[in-house]
Amino acid sequence: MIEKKDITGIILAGGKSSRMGTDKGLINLNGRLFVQYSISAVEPLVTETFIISGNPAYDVLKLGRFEDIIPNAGPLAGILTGLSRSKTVYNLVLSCDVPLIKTKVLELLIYAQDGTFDVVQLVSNGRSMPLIALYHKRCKLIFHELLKTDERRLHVALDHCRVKNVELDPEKDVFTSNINTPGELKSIAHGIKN
Ligand SMILES: Nc1nc2c(ncn2[C@@H]2O[C@H](COP(=O)(O)OP(=O)(O)OP(=O)(O)O)[C@@H](O)[C@H]2O)c(=O)[nH]1
Repeated sequence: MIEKKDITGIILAGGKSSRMGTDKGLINLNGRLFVQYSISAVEPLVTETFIISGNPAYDVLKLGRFEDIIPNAGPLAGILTGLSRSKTVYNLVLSCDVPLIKTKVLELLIYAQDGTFDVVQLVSNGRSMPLIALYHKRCKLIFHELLKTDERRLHVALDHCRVKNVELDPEKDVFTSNINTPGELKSIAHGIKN
């Protein structure tokens, strides 16, 4: 079993947020920032949590914040940055736009890692969610090589990795969709408890 001391939390909060029109992680939802929901879900499972973003507004959270080492290259570069900063073998990567994510769902990823996988990712309703996933530090080299060739697609990067899928049971597991638009935000705003 992987221990908490062997896992770092990496929260991705870069990108353009073009569909939302405002930095997604900093949206206030029932008194908390979007990014705080991701942090709260991950923190019980990790020894340290970083935010990967170029926006100094995240410094209010008093966590380590690092800018992408390759700018404007999407989430793959964000993950590479987190893995480069991390001191642990395992790394829970989480986007900043999944305010309904729960610790017990992230725990499933840790249980599924038997030491042989590069990536353990969530699959919900048949959809892979590589931004809710546990990455082994060794992915750093693979991702760096791909980004050097200008390959930025995360799903292509995962083709180069040994991946384990953890399927959520839609009947009993909580909703984990990411929230990208003002319409999606409105649809969940009333469902969140403080
Ligand atoms: N560090 C970092 N995170 C990113 C980058 N691009 C996207 N992300 C994060 O990855 C997650 C998913 O992002 P997307 O919704 O696919 O992309 P986006 O650019 O934020 O939003 P759109 O412009 O609406 O596509 C979010 O948590 C983003 O903050 C990036 O270049 N660097």
